[in-house]
Amino acid sequence: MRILGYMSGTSLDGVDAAILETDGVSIASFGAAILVPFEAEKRQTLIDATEDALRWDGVGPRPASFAAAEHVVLDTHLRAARMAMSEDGGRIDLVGFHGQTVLHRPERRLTVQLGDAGALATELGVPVVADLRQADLAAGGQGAPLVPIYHQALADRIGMRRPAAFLNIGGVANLSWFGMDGEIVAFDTGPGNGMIDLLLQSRGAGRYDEDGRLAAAGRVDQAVLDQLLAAPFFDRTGPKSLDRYDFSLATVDALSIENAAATLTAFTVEAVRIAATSLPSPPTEWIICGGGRHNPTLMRHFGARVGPWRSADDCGFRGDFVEAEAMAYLAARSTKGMPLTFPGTTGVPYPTTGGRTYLPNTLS
Ligand SMILES: Nc1ncnc2c1ncn2[C@@H]1O[C@H](COP(=O)(O)OP(=O)(O)OP(=O)(O)O)[C@@H](O)[C@H]1O
Ligand SMILES: CC(=O)N[C@H]1[C@@H]2OC[C@@H](O2)[C@@H](O)[C@@H]1O[C@H](C)C(=O)O
Repeated sequence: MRILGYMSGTSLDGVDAAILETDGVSIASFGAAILVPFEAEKRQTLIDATEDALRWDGVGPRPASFAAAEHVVLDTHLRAARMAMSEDGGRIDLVGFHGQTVLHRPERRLTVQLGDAGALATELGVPVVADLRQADLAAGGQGAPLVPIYHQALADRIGMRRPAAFLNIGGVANLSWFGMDGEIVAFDTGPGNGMIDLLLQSRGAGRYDEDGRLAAAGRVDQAVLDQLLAAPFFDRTGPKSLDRYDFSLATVDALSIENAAATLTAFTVEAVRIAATSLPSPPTEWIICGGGRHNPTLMRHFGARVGPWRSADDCGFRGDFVEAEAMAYLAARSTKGMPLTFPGTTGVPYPTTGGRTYLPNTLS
């Protein structure tokens, strides 16, 4: 099947769309992949919905702003599909649609991804698999991370030596570890770029710390770093998952922007170092995906504090599209009733399939 996978991550930078040819086990080929950035006004609509979601916290009627945000999600995904399909030059059989996460409260079995999968199916004329986290949460899992089974397919494709680990550094960071005997351990490690992004945005210094320049010019404040690392999240071993806004930026309020950027960059790396100590054995190397791998200050720090790493791109993968590809892969698995999540990845008690298929409405 040729499947279009979508991810719009917690950084709210845009929609990633990637086409994958797969049977849900192995990857036959990689098709077109594109990022459609959210225009400033549309991005603001999504930020408003995310802020409302945090205040709402799943209690009472859904915030009114969700409707406008779902419109933005649908519109941007349709544009992304048209661009990816015209570049790909072929038809697609199926879509894997993540939706825009605005709230994640796994302890209450609640995760909210905005988007109208039915409308997307009707507009594109193909079935859309969505609601990928719900069955896992209902069965008692964390509902995240979902990508480990796809990371495993990538590792198998290049015959990676085990133990091996993938780390996605998005708004939140998550790792997948693969042992010698097929064992998988996965969980969210802590913040990725999310807090660094929020710092710059809150101080009117742009959207993100481009090439880690501010962090490189600053000094890590050890006392503030220790305070950040004292959060109970780091005492727990996985399975565990995060909402992007679980850590407060107030801790760095008194620091200069350079020192705050340096401290938050170190926070992301130290969180991974702590996570690594709970792995059954150290990975021979780390494969890094997600936007954080573009930040040389962060990655220099990672090399010094965690271990040897390679960018996903250096392994022949598309480091900015791994999550979108994963949604295509999971969609294939969903239609076949194959498991998406496992006790080692989300803490779900047994391997669990998931996703709901929305068919195009041919009457409208
Ligand atoms: N050149 C760069 N220098 C520094 N940081 C960068 C650079 N390029 C990208 N980033 C960071 O990567 C982020 C985007 O990462 P990515 O697209 O992986 O996040 P996401 O998919 O939204 O997150 P998540 O995986 O949490 O859903 C940007 O917001 C920025 O912080
Ligand atoms: C609730 C939610 O959207 N979580 C995201 C987020 O972004 C990174 C990390 O936190 C990961 O757990 C997850 O996304 C990927 C696609 C996942 O589920 O594997």
